[in-house]
Parts: sequence; C-alpha cells; structure tokens
Amino acid sequence: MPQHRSEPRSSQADDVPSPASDSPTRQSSRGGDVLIEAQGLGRHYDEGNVDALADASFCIRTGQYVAIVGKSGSGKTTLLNLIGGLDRPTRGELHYDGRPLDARSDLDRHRCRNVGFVFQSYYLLPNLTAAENVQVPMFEADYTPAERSARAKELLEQVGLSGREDHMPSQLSGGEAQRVAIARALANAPKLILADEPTGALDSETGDSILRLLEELNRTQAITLIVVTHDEAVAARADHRLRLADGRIVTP
Ligand SMILES: Nc1ncnc2c1ncn2[C@@H]1O[C@H](COP(=O)(O)OP(=O)(O)OP(=O)(O)O)[C@@H](O)[C@H]1O
Repeated sequence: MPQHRSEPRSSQADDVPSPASDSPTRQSSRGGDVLIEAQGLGRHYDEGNVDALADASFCIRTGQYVAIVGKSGSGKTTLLNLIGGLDRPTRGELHYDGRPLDARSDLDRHRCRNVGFVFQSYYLLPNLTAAENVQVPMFEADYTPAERSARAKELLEQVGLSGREDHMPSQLSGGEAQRVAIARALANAPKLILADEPTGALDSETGDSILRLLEELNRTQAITLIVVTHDEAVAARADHRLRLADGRIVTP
C-alpha cells in the first residue's frame, strides 16, 4: 500500500536518469533531448489521506522506451496520468519539452496535441466504426473531413487493419480493437505514446504482437513510448524502467 504523507526523500529510478545528473540540454546516445522532466512530483489524495505518488524525480528523453513497473497500487497509473495531463500533481513540477505543465489550458493542449493514449480496455466508442473511432481525436486538430477520412484509412493500414475501416468495435477481436486504439492514439501525430497495461486484456501471443507494434512505432518513428505494466517480462523489453513501490521510485 502507498505511504501516507511524510517528508520527501530523494528518489532514484533504476536506470532512468535523475534531473540533477542530466541537464535538459544534453544529448544522450540512448535518446534525444529531454522530453519529460519531473522534479519532486507528488499526488496526494485527501480521500484516504494517500500519497499515491511522492517525490518522483526523473527525465525521459525523446525516443526512449520506458516501462513504469510496480505492484498493484504502487502508483503507476497515477504517474502516467500526470505525464499525460489527465491529472495534476499536488506537489512538485513537471515539464514537457522544456515547458511547465501547469495551467489547465497547458494540460488540455498537451493531451490533445502531444500525447496518444492506449488503455487496457481500448475505450472504443461502440456506436462508431473503426475508422470513425480513429478520427475522434482529429476533431481537436485542423483536419478537413476528407483529410480525417484519408488519415484514418492510412493509420488503420499502418496497424495492420486494412479493409476493417467499417467494422464496428463489437465485430473486432481484442487484438484488433487494441490496434484500432493504437491507430487512434496516432491520430494527431503525437511525440509520446502512453500505454496503460496495453496487453492486460489479451492472450500472450496477441499481447506480444501489440507490444511489437508499439515498439516498432518507437523505433521507426522515434515516438517516445511509456508503458505501464505490473508484468516484469513486459518491463524487461523496455530500454529503461521506472520502478515504483508504495508511490515512490525505487532502485531494483
Ligand atoms: N481517486 C483516488 N482517490 C483516492 N485514492 C486513489 C485514487 N486513485 C488512486 N488512488 C490510490 O492511489 C494508489 C495508487 O493507485 P494507482 O492506480 O496509481 O496504482 P497502480 O500501480 O496503477 O495500480 P494497478 O496496477 O492496480 O492499476 C492506490 O492506493 C489507490 O488506491
């Protein structure tokens, strides 16, 4: 269980650099410039008086593949939600591409323009076709209807679902539904994909193909990939691991 509120301690990731040792302007052989920098990040819930996340400091560079790993309740989703602008920290600072993620307007823009989300349960809209689901985030950007339609077709092709444009979510397998969700995550050409237990609802073979698809996007398009998992085998595939226990980043 997470710790209740206490004085912040210094925290370390197992191999994700800390901001103090890694300035945002430096280059690294394992990634580009710093994309995400957290300093003393925390999320306290008054309800239950829980520090879901406490004193998290780390850097993630453009193009890196990072797993956030830890047991159930260790704070993985809390951290992912902060990075994605779905929630705001109660302590500390978070910068994306050198800019603070502070104001509500910054978070809204960040979510729509910078981040593609992939969730365990896909969250496809059941009354929309696969192509229409992929188009949903595009309404937040400046695409014409023709561009939206062409881009959705192209993205579905990219995730291996050519010819499935008009399928309803109920007509798709779990793996296919997750591929549609990945195409949707790519809709506005994000620099960052945040995937929360993306294989959690799939059998191991299908889950492996979904991870390979995400890894290919990371490798070929330099999309920074952050995967939340409780599965050590999934975490081992990433280049770096941010390991959480009781809301704190720990060394292995
Ligand atoms: N809205 C909330 N209100 C109060 N406590 C919360 C809330 N959301 C999360 N928590 C608590 O914060 C802690 C961390 O939750 P979080 O969902 O981040 O963990 P997790 O590592 O993602 O767990 P899991 O692997 O089970 O999804 C848990 O103890 C949880 O009960």
